Amino acid sequence: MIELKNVRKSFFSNKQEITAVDGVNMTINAGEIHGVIGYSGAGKSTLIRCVNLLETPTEGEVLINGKNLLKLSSSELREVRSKVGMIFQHFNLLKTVTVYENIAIPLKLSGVPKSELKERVEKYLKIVGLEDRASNYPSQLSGGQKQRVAIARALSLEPTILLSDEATSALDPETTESILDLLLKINRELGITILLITHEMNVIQKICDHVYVMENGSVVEQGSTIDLFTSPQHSTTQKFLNTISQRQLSDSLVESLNVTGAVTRLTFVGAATGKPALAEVSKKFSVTPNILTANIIELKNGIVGNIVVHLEGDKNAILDALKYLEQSGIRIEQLGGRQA
Ligand SMILES: Nc1ncnc2c1ncn2[C@@H]1O[C@H](COP(=O)(O)OP(=O)(O)OP(=O)(O)O)[C@@H](O)[C@H]1O
Repeated sequence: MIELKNVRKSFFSNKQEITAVDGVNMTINAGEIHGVIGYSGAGKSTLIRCVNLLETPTEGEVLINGKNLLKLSSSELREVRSKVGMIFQHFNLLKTVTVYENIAIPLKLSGVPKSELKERVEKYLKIVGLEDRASNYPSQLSGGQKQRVAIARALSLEPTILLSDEATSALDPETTESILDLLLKINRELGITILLITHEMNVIQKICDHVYVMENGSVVEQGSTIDLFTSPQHSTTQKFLNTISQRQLSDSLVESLNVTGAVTRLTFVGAATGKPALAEVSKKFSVTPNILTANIIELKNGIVGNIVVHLEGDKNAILDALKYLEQSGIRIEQLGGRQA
């Protein structure tokens, strides 16, 4: 379990104080995957580096399994840190040694007996699907393969927590998918808790249970991934959602369509995604639904459907239709400030 309590981190640069992380709280239960998303400069890297004390917080507490890292002796801190692995955007492999040595060297340094090294390296290379690449040098591998070696290196120290600092940002979309699948696999099969930072909403969508949206050092919105995708409150969250689905129509289009009806966003979650709600509405009420945009987003823990529809008809019929849709478990949001 990871807990951050009111963590703040300031830097001094040219006698000016820069607050990179400003009072962040987090609770990540064992076995969960949490993601922090934010634009460049939001404070994500500084925050994740506070979790294993690569950066020492200026204020606040960092607890791992109930132990406050800032109060531990150096030997106790080494012990706790050995259970926290980390992977990076640019892999951080040693270029002059083989894949095998890249994994074996940290193991030797951490005191794993020589007799166990080969078995340990081979075990984790197999988990990441690179058992036949032990004698290659990093320069002989693709970006995705290099990240797999970095993941094997982190896992070989048998951590309970993995920190991922933009691990897929340097990879193409297909390779990103395969690395995310690997992270899901190690979370499920090895029970490893994962905290990741990213600027890509598809990373959050695919593997996270819980999301934090960061801006100017603070968490501006957080919640379960389903809640954030269903009902984003902060404009930054909405902007990130727009990067993966067409959610926005121009104000002028919405305004002109609202003259003859109501432009409404319908959000379906779980069981509601299976209902033919719009077909029923057009049968039961004197309204004609015209679909303007529609998409389905598959999340780690469910499916969210999004339809922006123009409900054409008279005011009372539209009101009845909207009430019916709401009672069917669909979230309703009328666009353009109009209330039918
Ligand atoms: N060592 C440092 N000294 C001074 N300022 C720093 C230092 N590290 C980070 N900062 C500043 O803290 C703020 C947050 O930086 P940080 O790298 O944590 O953001 P980020 O969200 O990870 O951005 P990116 O995605 O571009 O890495 C920025 O204004 C940055 O310039």
